[in-house]
Amino acid sequence: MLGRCAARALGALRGLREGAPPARSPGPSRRLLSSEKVSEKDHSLPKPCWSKDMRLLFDQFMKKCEDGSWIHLPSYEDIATQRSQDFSTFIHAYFPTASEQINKEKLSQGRIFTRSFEDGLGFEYVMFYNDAEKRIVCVFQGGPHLQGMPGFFHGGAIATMIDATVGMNAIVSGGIVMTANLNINFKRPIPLCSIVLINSQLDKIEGRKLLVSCNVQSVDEKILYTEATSLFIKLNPEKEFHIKELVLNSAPPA
Ligand SMILES: CCCCC/C=C\C/C=C\C/C=C\C/C=C\CCCC(=O)SCCNC(=O)CCNC(=O)[C@H](O)C(C)(C)COP(=O)(O)OP(=O)(O)OC[C@H]1O[C@@H](n2cnc3c(N)ncnc32)[C@H](O)[C@@H]1OP(=O)(O)O
Repeated sequence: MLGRCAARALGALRGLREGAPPARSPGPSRRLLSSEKVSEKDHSLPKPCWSKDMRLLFDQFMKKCEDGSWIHLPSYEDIATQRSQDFSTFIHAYFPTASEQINKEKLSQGRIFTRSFEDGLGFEYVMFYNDAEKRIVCVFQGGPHLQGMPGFFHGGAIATMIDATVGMNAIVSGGIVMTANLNINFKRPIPLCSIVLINSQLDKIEGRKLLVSCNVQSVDEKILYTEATSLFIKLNPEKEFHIKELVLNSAPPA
């Protein structure tokens, strides 16, 4: 059974009110600004650019979701819903000085980095969460625009996907968090355009600190490409509760 906290956080990620039925692709209704051209597509669902192996892994994990032990995490290119405006308000209030420095005109063009590439060229991925084990598996197919050394993924692209995976693990486990520390050991280069599994595990919660570890493996689990540990800090829990309430209880915009 999904824990109350995780269910709330997952509900928030899906843009749901607590107790509402799960959203189906293309996701919850949103108030689009006239200048906004954000797609409502759930990018964690199969696309033509996904390879056969990526699709196969997706199907295998979706099968595991049938008994409720695993949960498929939807993923949009922006979180520009009414709720995320409340979320943004909270973040800006937490960092008032930094917030003043944000170019407000550019803010409406904001996109989640890992969803800002054209289909198939950058980050294609889908995450599955296991609440009992507090872990996330990310099936990742990197595209040709993530090249670093010729023929291999850029280390920064790998770091990004690791941060996205451990970050999501920390969010669903602890609410609103930020990465404070990320240590990565690159053990083997990852061939460009290959599919890998990013396995993350919540190891410990100590007050506001969440420790999450991670490895990146080949699909057959024979090659260990990367290992990482991370520290996430929960932002002010009182304010976080407030934002959770706002996130969870505000109705979708008409
Ligand atoms: C539930 C609703 C959720 C709704 C969410 C909705 C949608 C989300 C959807 C999608 C999200 C999309 C993607 C998510 C995926 C990836 C996540 C990416 C995350 C990031 O991309 S994020 C950017 C990079 N990240 C930063 O930009 C942080 C810069 N940083 C700071 O902003 C501060 O640094 C902060 C806030 C981290 C802490 O600041 P603070 O003032 O709140 O707390 P403070 O400093 O007091 O630290 C408290 C205790 O942590 C210890 N501590 C702190 N830092 C440490 C370190 N490095 N090493 C060891 N210990 C450390 C202290 O020593 C103290 O320990 P003690 O209590 O024992 O003394």
